[in-house]
Amino acid sequence: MTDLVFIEGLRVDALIGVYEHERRAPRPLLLDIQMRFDNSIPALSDALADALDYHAVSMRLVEFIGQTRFNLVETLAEQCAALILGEFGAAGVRLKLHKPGAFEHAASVGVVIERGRFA
Ligand SMILES: Nc1nc2c(c(=O)[nH]1)N=C([C@H](O)[C@@H](O)CO)CN2
Repeated sequence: MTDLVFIEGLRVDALIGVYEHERRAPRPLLLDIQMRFDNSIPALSDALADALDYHAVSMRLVEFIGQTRFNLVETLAEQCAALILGEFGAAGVRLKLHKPGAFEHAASVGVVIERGRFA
């Protein structure tokens, strides 16, 4: 099964980072997410209830990430992937989580992980 549902450029403010200045105020994170899901069933029924609802996933991640206080992007990415697999029935997930402007010499920094049956 090769179908995907995706979310690109999801922007969420979060308290994250290992340095003192990063822990004083939330800063923007960006997420690009690909979720393995069989889209043939919702394509036939035309019903949102049969689909992997990218809006619901986005809102849930905004709520979840807003409550977290992790040091590392690795930890937050892992938790977000687990949430998507556990709550939304995706077969697998590829998730890029990055911090635009985290420091002056790079446009963005972060991680990409794949969990579940993604390949
Ligand atoms: N592999 C990682 N390296 C670094 C992280 C991280 O979360 N994962 N975090 C930092 C700082 O918080 C950084 O964002 C500040 O520039 C450094 N390295």
